[in-house]
Amino acid sequence: MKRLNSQLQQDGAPLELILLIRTLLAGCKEISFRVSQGALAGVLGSTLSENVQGETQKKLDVISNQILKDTLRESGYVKAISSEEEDTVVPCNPEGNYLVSFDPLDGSSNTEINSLIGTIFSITHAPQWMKPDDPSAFLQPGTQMVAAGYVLYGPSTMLAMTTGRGTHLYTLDKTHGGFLLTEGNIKVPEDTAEFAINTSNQRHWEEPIQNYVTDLIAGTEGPREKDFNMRWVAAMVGDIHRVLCRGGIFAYPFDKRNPKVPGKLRLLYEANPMAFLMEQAGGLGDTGHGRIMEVMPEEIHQRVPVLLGSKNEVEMCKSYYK
Ligand SMILES: O=P(O)(O)OC[C@H]1O[C@](O)(COP(=O)(O)O)[C@@H](O)[C@@H]1O
Ligand SMILES: [Mg+2]
Ligand SMILES: [Mg+2]
Repeated sequence: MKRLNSQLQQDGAPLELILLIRTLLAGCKEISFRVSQGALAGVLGSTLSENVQGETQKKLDVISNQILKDTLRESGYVKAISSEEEDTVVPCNPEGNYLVSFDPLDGSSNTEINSLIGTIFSITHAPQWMKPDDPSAFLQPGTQMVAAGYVLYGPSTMLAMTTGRGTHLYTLDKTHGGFLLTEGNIKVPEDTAEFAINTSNQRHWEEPIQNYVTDLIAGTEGPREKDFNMRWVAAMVGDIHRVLCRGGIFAYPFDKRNPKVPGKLRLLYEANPMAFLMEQAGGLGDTGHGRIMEVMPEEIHQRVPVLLGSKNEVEMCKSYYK
């Protein structure tokens, strides 16, 4: 089986980017180990603190963030980091050529039930003019990403990654510690009969998404004349993995409860990397009003509504917004 290095070389990734990705993944392997120890290592449960977004931090959120921060800072390749668990950007090497944004542990409420969780990341070039503590350089649209992916800590530890030449799936071989290519150039089926949305929020949605989901649920008796199934992992990383593997649509729409907050999921380290993976696999990533990867971020923790998945289904959902 092909190793990660060979695939990255074949995809034309520059050496420094390959080294950065390998460093980042070394951190993820450590997270994978800590996660797998669970209660034995005393890493489950919550801390007494909240992150800048008002969410209670789990112990594993804090541990995973620290592992990635330390690993990337020491590498020398990175000028600055932005993370879900950091209030502001973390300055690294002033000579570093890259910026990394990450959600160190996505779906962390799943840690207590031994269910799917993962790390999501995106990488862009660091502008020469940038000072390492300047957040403005992170405010680039997703089209500027040079690599993005996630590591899924499931029954096996898997990596989905793109450097802009297709989306590939790798599996961590724990016997020698390397990621091996297990499915190259994955293609998301264009059509689907599966959706993922937290319907407990339905009463807070806007009309277009209300109407769309009503039509899905109406099944063969409704205008779609087709039955749909629903899945919800409660970890974006798990839901997106399923959609990448067998198609579907994942949506986290705008919620009227707080009109100032455009969605739940964060652009830099949740929506953008997933949109890049999805597009590179032939799917789509949209807000309902335009391509996710073209949204110009205004701050590092900016939120956006997301529609991600099978091309024809995302197009269908978008048509309700017109
Ligand atoms: O089930 P809910 O409460 O709607 O939230 C689920 C969503 O929240 C998230 O867990 C947010 O991510 P974090 O765990 O990194 O905060 C997504 O992964 C997931 O899609
Ligand atoms: Mg998350
Ligand atoms: Mg998280």
